[in-house]
Amino acid sequence: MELQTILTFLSRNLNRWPEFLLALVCFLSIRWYRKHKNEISLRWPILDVLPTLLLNAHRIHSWTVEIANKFGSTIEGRGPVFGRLDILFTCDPRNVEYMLKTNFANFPKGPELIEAFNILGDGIFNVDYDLWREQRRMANVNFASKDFRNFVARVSRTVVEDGLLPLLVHAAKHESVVDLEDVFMRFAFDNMFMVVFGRNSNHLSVNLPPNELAEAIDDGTEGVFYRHVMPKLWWKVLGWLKLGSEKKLADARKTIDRILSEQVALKKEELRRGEHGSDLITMYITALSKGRHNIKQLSTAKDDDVFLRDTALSFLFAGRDTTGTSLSWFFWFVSTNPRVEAKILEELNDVMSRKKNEKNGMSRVEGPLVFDPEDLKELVYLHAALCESLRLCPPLPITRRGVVRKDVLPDGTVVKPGMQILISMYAMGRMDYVWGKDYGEYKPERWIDADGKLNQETLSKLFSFIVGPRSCPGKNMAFTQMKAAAATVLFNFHIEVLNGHDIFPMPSMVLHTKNGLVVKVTERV
Ligand code: HEM
Repeated sequence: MELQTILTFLSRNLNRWPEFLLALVCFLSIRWYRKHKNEISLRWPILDVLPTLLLNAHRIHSWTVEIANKFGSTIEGRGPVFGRLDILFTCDPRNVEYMLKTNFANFPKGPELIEAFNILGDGIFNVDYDLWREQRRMANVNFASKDFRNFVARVSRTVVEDGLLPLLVHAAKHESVVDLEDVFMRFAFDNMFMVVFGRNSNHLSVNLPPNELAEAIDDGTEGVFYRHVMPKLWWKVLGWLKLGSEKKLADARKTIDRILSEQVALKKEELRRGEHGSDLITMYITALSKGRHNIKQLSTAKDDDVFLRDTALSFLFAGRDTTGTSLSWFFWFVSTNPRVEAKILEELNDVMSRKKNEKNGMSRVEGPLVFDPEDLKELVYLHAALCESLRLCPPLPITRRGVVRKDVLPDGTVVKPGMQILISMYAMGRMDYVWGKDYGEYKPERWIDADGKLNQETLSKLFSFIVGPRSCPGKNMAFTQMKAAAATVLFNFHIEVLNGHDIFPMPSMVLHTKNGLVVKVTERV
């Protein structure tokens, strides 16, 4: 009877279908909202995660922490129903360990990522399978050699003594403010350039000179970042039309190719004259000439020089921004945590006094004091403070992996070929179920055990250098460089972040600060 009434009513009002449709849409939307109101900050009908992703793009890293702490550490995003996005976001340490270590072979970087990074050519950072394995073997042998480790320590000391100290002494004397992030990016560039080519680029000098190669690498990194946020078709079209970010990337590539091929040629000339160094490029040239590796057969690089260019660029790219930004975040944390600064100073003073006693009172030295590589090994609290800032602000906040075969992750999530997996090291360092409710606090103590040594269990939770066969081979080098800079700067200078200077991460591939780290430097009495 009632149905009959409804049907009669509808047939008499058929011409009013737009109002009916609108009412139906409102009714379904309210029902959907009631059911999903707790999830509203994440998923939307039809467009799925896309609207929230766009709304939070400017604070993407802190947003991933919020959603992971709220909805769980593994989230699948499909994107709009008419799109082809199939992304899995995870910061669950069990899943990450499984993908990067236990079943490593099933989760390569994959052709999509390698194409986006093609400026790096066939360098170690940007290849998979046999070509990667062969290069990794080569890198492991080089990095493990005592001669190379001593060389890295000497380089760090040289850049601290000849570049960093004069610049800070000058800034303190003239009471000028400095952007510490720019200073540390220059510091890291000089270190890496010297490690790779054996000569100082003097980018870190009192007059802050520009450097064509450093600038081209910045432009290249920016271009690669845009390739990650734009649909592939867009950046391909920009590339064909030679416009926008792709034009900048192509220009950067030309500059990089020109400078690196000049440097490789110079190095080969030095070797012909019998001048052998301990730098990386010398090691690679020697290994290639002795035919110790079958890289030539595996690489698509048309000759040795192109392969050496790819290798040099990969190391400069991997080792500069990472160490540079780590140091600026570290100084931000320390200068805003006076308790931690006091404890680091106590440790530095102990090491310096012991050294003075051992050296029979060490006659009064004029000017700032520099720490020797041997002294750096004793600095447990400083090491812990660096780990704590790397946990909270990992320089590479996110990495990506593809899937070769269907698989099930330890938390039960099914992954399939075609899926892109985003692993957030930034969120991994801020999960309350891993680090406790105080995960947002800067507490170096969590890295030290009851015997005053570095806590091995906590160290195993640090994913900022990732884990497994592709974990960072430059980790020890990075700690040597960071400790050399941090110890010497903190012992000799007081760093004060300018009042009102706010600091937060920029949405980029490397965790740069949005506005730099502007500080006032004064010499400690
Ligand atoms: C605080 C400093 C550093 C951090 C946090 C860091 C972190 C990382 C991370 C997370 C990766 C893996 C990237 C991925 O697979 O997507 C990586 C790879 C790599 N890093 Fe570092 N890195 C640092 C410094 C350095 C330095 C100083 C070097 C210099 C040699 C270096 C050389 C490399 C290389 C060559 C790779 C590629 C390894 C491979 O694919 O087998 N890194 N690093």
